[in-house]
Order: sequence, then structure tokens, then C-alpha cells
Amino acid sequence: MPGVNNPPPPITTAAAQQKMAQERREDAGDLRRLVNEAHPPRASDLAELQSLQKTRKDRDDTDTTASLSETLKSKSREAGPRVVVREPKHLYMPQSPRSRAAAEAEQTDLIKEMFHEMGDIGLKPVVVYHNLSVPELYEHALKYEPSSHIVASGALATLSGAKTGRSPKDKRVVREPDSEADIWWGTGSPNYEMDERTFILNRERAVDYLNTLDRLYVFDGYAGWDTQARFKIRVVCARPYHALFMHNMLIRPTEDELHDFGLPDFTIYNGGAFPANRYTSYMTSSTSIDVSLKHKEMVILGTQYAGEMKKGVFSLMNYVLPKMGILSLHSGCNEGKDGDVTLFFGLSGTGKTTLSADPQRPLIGDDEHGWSDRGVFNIEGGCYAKAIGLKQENEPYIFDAIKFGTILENVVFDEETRHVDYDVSAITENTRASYPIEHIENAKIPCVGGHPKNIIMLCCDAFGVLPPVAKLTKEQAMYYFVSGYTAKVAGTEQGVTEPEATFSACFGSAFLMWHPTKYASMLAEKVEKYGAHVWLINTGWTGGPYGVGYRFKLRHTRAIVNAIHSGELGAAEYETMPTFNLQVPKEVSGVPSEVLLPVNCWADTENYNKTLTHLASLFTKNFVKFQDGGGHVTPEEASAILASGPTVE
Ligand SMILES: Nc1ncnc2c1ncn2[C@@H]1O[C@H](COP(=O)(O)OP(=O)(O)O)[C@@H](O)[C@H]1O
Ligand SMILES: C=C(OP(=O)(O)O)C(=O)O
Ligand SMILES: [Ca+2]
Ligand SMILES: [Mn+2]
Repeated sequence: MPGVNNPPPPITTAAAQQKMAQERREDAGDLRRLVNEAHPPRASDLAELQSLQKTRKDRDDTDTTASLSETLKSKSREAGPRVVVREPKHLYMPQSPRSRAAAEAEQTDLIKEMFHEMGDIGLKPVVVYHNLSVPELYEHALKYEPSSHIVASGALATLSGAKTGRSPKDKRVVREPDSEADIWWGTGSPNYEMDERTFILNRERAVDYLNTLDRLYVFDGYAGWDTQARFKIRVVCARPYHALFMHNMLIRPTEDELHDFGLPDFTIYNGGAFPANRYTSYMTSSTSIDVSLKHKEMVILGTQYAGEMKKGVFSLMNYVLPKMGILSLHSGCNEGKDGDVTLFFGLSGTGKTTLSADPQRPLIGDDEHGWSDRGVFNIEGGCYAKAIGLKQENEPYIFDAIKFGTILENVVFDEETRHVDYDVSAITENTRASYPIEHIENAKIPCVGGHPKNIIMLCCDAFGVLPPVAKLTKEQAMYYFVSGYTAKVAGTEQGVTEPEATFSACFGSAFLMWHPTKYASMLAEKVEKYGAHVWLINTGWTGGPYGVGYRFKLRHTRAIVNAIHSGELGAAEYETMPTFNLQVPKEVSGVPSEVLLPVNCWADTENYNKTLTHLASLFTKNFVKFQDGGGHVTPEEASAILASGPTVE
């Protein structure tokens, strides 16, 4: 560089000074030019600069747009709404005339039209955010949902709204010619009927509501890891939180799979922030969750509890999988080193998610599975764990899964530090974490396994009389499966505030579509064919009923599960517990022997026996409705199953 490092020249003539000044100006010009070449200004205003921050892959959205338009179409109008997938990039208008001209030159006809029609509500194009990435969904949630916050772990905390649990009494199934003979209707069934016309009315209500919104979110994903039993599910929703929830819970498609997605096999319209009209037939509240197998659609009105969507998919699977000869299971599932698979059946809150997360055994799934001739497969792509009382020491895998991408529903956190206090149930007892299965350190992906070797039926006995573990005979296995006894623990369903005894057939009656004996007979056949061992584990109370006794320690329940897996319990000595005729092991490593027979933990034996007899009579009363076999087992088979239940004199 000329002159920059030279020593200052001696002062001479005016002409020489002028020449030097000229040289300095030239040097400065050179410098400025150098700086500008290294950092040339590339935008003429801040907005343009921001538009340079993001790149976008050029893709052909024509098919997706057509498919979304079909989904959002009213049943009574010919054409679908004009859908725009994401906000068109060039809606941004630079201020400087030069950049503005360039931007205008790039505009498509669609965008030019949008500029004209944006203000007209009737012609408003529907902007659909289709399969947004997790960071994008975070940003949308933070921007548009006042109850969204990032907590210290990186998870997204949110509120589900007025409803913080499922509303099983508001579920409706359309009675349709093709499926009505298959569906379990009437007493004890979760399927309250609805006619097609009312379904369409509610569907229109949801679709019209969704189409008026400024932003719609659609997630397309799969249910079923077995590619031969995989269903394309589309979720249309108003809240970024709901889209992220289903992104976590369904199986996430690859970019290519998404490109070729086409029309879905089943669509969920979640208009949850908008109520059902109570004057509509069949409505008993302003909440309605309606399934039509003919239309392959589910409509949600009047509840924003996200669990409705995942259990909606499960209800659908509970219909279609058995039709294909595949047993659907409300169970968790993991696999040992030798490929031995264990199922954990159980109603909400009994420990499926907690116990299937096991450092020794890769996780296949925590809640919904299918069992075909090829083995088991997870239906979902994520887990939905209860967060109340969560502690890293007790449940490290679940605790550590709560990070960026995880949704935390209805939890309470410190305003400043953003640390979550999992012990607080100020909003609900049913606080939840939803995360993709990859967040579990030892998840087995793809989430499939062989035929189960052990089947654990979990119950949470609030009477405190059932043993912490019992080995079941084949008939007992059917009896306890069909009975589906547990205590509903507060929170997961609306209106349940303290544990109440409940019988939920197949440990998931609320989600069954066929009569329970359909699933029971399929299970019996598979248990027989593959020689699975069946166990009953009580993760509930002992030493007295709820309020008096205490809950079995998680550490002890885990020791029992380990003893099943090590083969210890298969070889143990057993004694028979009276009334229920259950085979109870005399010893289990890591568990104090006195807790194995609950009578030993009660202060008053007479009280124990009275309570035991009372529970036995509840079992017997409940089973009456299954005595005819329900059309899927013969009355003789039903009475053999019944004979293995408790005996009440
Ligand atoms: N002995 C026990 N076994 C299993 N879970 C227990 C036990 N004691 C307390 N818990 C708690 O009960 C809850 C079980 O819930 P979860 O595993 O989510 O049930 P599910 O998946 O069946 O709905 C967890 O919050 C867990 O910490
Ligand atoms: C989400 C649910 O599942 P679970 O409680 O079995 O985990 C539910 O029953 O609402
Ligand atoms: Ca459940
Ligand atoms: Mn669970």
C-alpha cells in the first residue's frame, strides 16, 4: 500500500504539501474501497436485510396445495378454498425503488392476486403452514400463543386450555352401514352413536372455523412403524402447539415421503378452541369428539386437550388393525438384549410409560402398539409421559427427554429462571410431556420387535389389596385382560379428582371400537401360539386403601420387572392368595418379602379381608356383561374365563 507505512515526509513547499494532501485522500479512498469490497452493503433497508437471512429450497408445492385444498373444502361447496402453503416469500416489499422493482419482477400471479384480495374476508386465501420444522413451530407458538414459553431445559411449556384431560363422554361414533355390525355399541361401550348428518354439521362447523383463521397448521405423518400396516394421518389445527404435539406423536415422514404423501387415509380436524353447538343433536356439552369411519375423519370441537388427537388415532387403529388380523394393544413395549419383547398393558397412570423406559431394555414404544404375524410394532413416533412428581433420580430417561422439541403441558415454572417445578399441580394433576421417541436415549428405531415373551398387565389398585406381582394362568390372563381393573387416577379424564375403582376392558375401553372379546380372543390365540408368560403387577396402593396406605415404591416395582426379565420369577416358588386365587411369589430380589402378600402390610386383617371380598364382588359384577361371550368367544369359553376369576362365597 503506497505511503501508509512510510515515515512522515519533511515539510517543504506549498506545492509539495498539496501533493501530499492529494495522496492522503487517494489512500483514504483506496481504504474505503477495500472495506466496501470486503463488506459491500447488500440490502437497502432492514426488512430487505432480514429477507436475506433465510433461504428457501425451491419445491413444487402444487400437489400439496391441491391435497390441502381438498381437505379444507366444505362438504356443500364444489371447490376447496384457495390454499397458500406458507407465506409467499415475496409478499415482502422492499422500500428502495431498485430492490422493489426486482421483487415485483419475481412475483407470481398468485402473489399479485393475494395483494388484491388480502383484505377481503370472503376471498381470503387460507395460509397453511404445512409440516413446519420444530424451530418454526416454536417461533409460531411464542409469537401467537400467549401461554407459550421456553423453559430452562429448552422444552416448550404451554397451556391446553380449559380442558386438561380427555372427555370420554363427549366421544361420538357415526353409525354407518359398512361398520355398524362391527362396532361395540350400548352398555359399557365407549362408542356413543351419532348420525351422519350431525357428523357433517360438526365437520362443517370445524372446517368453517378453521378457514376463517389467519394461520392454519397441518401436519402430515404416519401411524404404524410396520410399513405393511401404516396409515397416512393428516392433522389440521389452529394452534402451533397442536401441530408440534402431533409432529412428536406421529411418525415423522422424510422429505421424499412428504412430497409423495398425496391424500391422507384419515384426517383430524381440530377446531378445539371453537365449541360445538349444544343445540345440535347428540350433543350433551359444548365438547364433541366425533369419528366417522366412512368419511375417514375425526372432528374435535370444544376441547384443546392434545391427548384427544393421539387417542383418536388409536381408536381408529383399534378398528382397522383387527380387521387386518392385527391385534391393537394399549400397552408400552420394550426389548431385552436377546430380542425378548415385553408388553406393558395398563390404563392411564398405571406405569406403561414409566416402566417401559428401562436402561437395560431399548424402548419400542410407551402407549400404543400392534401385534401382527410379524411381531409387534409401535403405532406412534413419540411418547406422552405424565410429568407430575417427575424426578431425574427416579425416571432419568423421561426427565432427560424433556429438552428442545418437547412440549410440556400445564406445568408450572419459575417466572425468572424458567425451571419447572414438577411437583406443582396448580393447573392440573395431569401435567404431561410429549416428545419424539428419539429423545429416549435407548429407543429402538424403527420401533418394531419380535413376538412378546412376557406380557405384564399393570393395575393401580386403590383398595390396597392386590399383590405387587402375580403369575397368571392363560384363563386368568384373559379374565384380567377383559376386566381391565384399575383405579382411575386423578387428572387424565375430566372430572376424576381422586382414584376411583374402574373396569376398563382390555385396559383401554375408552378407545375400543370392537367388542372387548374380539381383542381378548385375538390375545388368547397369540399368547398360546407364541407361548408368552403373563403377569399381573399392582403399581397402586398397599397397607390400606388410598388415603390410608401408601403406593408401592417405584424401586420395588422395577425390581419385580427385572426379576421377570432375568427369569428369576419364572423359576420362583409360589403361594396362592385366597379369594383371587392368584399365584404370588414367595421371594423377589430387591423387594422385602413382607410386601409380596398385602395382608401382611395391613394393620387390621379383618379389614383387609372385608376389602378384598368387596373388590372381588366388584370384579364379579363387572364380568356379568361378558358372560355371553360378546359374539367373539363362545359362552363356554366365556365361562372358563369367568371360572378363573375371584371366587366370592
Ligand atoms: N410403583 C410404581 N410403578 C409405576 N409408576 C409409579 C409407581 N409409583 C408411582 N408411580 C408414578 O405413576 C405414574 C405412572 O404414569 P405413566 O407411566 O405415565 O402411566 P401410563 O403410561 O400407564 O399412563 C408416574 O407418574 C410414576 O412416577
Ligand atoms: C394420553 C393418555 O394416555 P396415558 O394416560 O395412557 O399415557 C390418555 O389416556 O389420555
Ligand atoms: Ca392411556
Ligand atoms: Mn403413558
